[in-house]
Amino acid sequence: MEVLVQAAGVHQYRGVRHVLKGVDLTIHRGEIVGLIGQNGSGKSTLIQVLSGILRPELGRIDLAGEFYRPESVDAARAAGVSVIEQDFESPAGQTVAEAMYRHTFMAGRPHAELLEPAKAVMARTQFEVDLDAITDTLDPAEQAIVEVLRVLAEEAQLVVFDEASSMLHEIDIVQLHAAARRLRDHGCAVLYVAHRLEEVVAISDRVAVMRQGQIVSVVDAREATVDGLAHAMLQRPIGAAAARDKGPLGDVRLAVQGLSVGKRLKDVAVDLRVGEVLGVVGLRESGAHELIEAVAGVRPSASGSVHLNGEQLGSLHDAGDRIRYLPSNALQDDEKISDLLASGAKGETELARLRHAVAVAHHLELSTSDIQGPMKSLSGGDRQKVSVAETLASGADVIVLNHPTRGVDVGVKDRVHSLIRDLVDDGTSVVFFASNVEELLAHSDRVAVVHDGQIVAVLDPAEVDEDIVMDYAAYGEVTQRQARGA
Ligand SMILES: Nc1ncnc2c1ncn2[C@@H]1O[C@H](COP(=O)(O)OP(=O)(O)OP(=O)(O)O)[C@@H](O)[C@H]1O
Repeated sequence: MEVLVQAAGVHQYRGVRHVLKGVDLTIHRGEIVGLIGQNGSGKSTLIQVLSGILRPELGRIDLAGEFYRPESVDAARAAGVSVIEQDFESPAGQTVAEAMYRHTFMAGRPHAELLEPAKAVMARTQFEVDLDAITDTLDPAEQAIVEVLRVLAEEAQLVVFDEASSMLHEIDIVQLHAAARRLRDHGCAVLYVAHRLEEVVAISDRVAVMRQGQIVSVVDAREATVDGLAHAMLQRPIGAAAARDKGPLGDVRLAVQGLSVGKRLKDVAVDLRVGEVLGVVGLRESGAHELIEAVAGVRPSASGSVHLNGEQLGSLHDAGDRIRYLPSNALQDDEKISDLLASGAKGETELARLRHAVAVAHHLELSTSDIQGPMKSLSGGDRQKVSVAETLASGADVIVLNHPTRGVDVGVKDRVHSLIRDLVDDGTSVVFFASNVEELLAHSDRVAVVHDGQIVAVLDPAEVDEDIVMDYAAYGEVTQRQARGA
């Protein structure tokens, strides 16, 4: 196979931190290389070097046999390196054809002018998307296809999937993988970054393991195992989560009736018990997102009758700090890491707070020892851990978590779940929203499925599997196939 990317001895600093410490990596045309590594191991930094955001201090990269050191993201794209991000950075209000050309010299041209070239690009794939559709109205699987059409329109040679699957449901991940394979079949090289090791093994031809700023091994995916990769990455096995000890459901902590949000959520009733984790599942536009935000009190327009700890409230918004929300992307760029980590030690002396912050940082394996720095100096996964730790320490009666383990590496994911469990065992009530149904079933006491603006089922995780949950999410009922047990 022809070598497309050859990186040798690449070094990169972020501030005073030596982050990439001599990265060597070869990627061939027509192959998918998975990239895995603990939070803070340097994956994003390497992507930023490849995509023209950072310029390496030392080392050399060759692309298609030529010296490659792009001065900007545009220069990297022009040379043939494109990135597909999480959320697909879906541009509001653009048609598919416009979105496909948004990063090229044809950006800004009228839709009609872009239709012909867009059709020609689509004809090279077997994908069918309505080029006139507005991208933000498409479902995630279709948006993934638009992104693939975009990188083809950009004539990419190397396509980096940067944790692109982290907010997707399993069925959409299948489509994303199909799209990555299509790119490979077109002769592109694909660098696929994700935290779920099963997924990386399934999609990759080879898997590169990053540890402390170096690629420490590259293995053939056909011979790779999840345990073997975890060991190479963490130098220890993945900690097994202790089985959730489920008692009977506690008293009602929060009861909401007649909850409506615009046209998306219609007259829904929810009850949340003391000391339970209520998982919530719902596809895009099902109303699940509105439900989560309404319960969290961040949708002032939500209507309905609310009782919290037996007390009637005017609205969920009135619960104040008795309900706390962790959004899927908490923006806390300039806040000091140690302040957030110390939120479980309110009212203590400065020294005690710092000690507490250090202990939490250690427990969550933050990749930096400089916890006096701002959140923006952390890797994506490390930031997420700090935001979760702060939210869980808030002392609220109800905590609503939107994708709490998004971007968190497999080594620490279970610690986040144990923190949640400790809290619930002390009586806190948690609402847990995520697109990974397997994770929801493993860590919830009950799972509520939202479909077409209604809660169509409240399920006991011990009695259902992922397929049944997804049937309710997609169709509002268990399909014939499931009912027959096929
Ligand atoms: N802007 C910055 N300033 C200072 N240090 C930074 C900055 N961005 C990242 N770092 C540090 O560089 C190291 C590598 O971070 P990077 O984001 O590359 O890791 P990663 O492997 O992508 O992690 P994750 O899986 O969490 O996304 C981390 O220790 C991080 O704290």
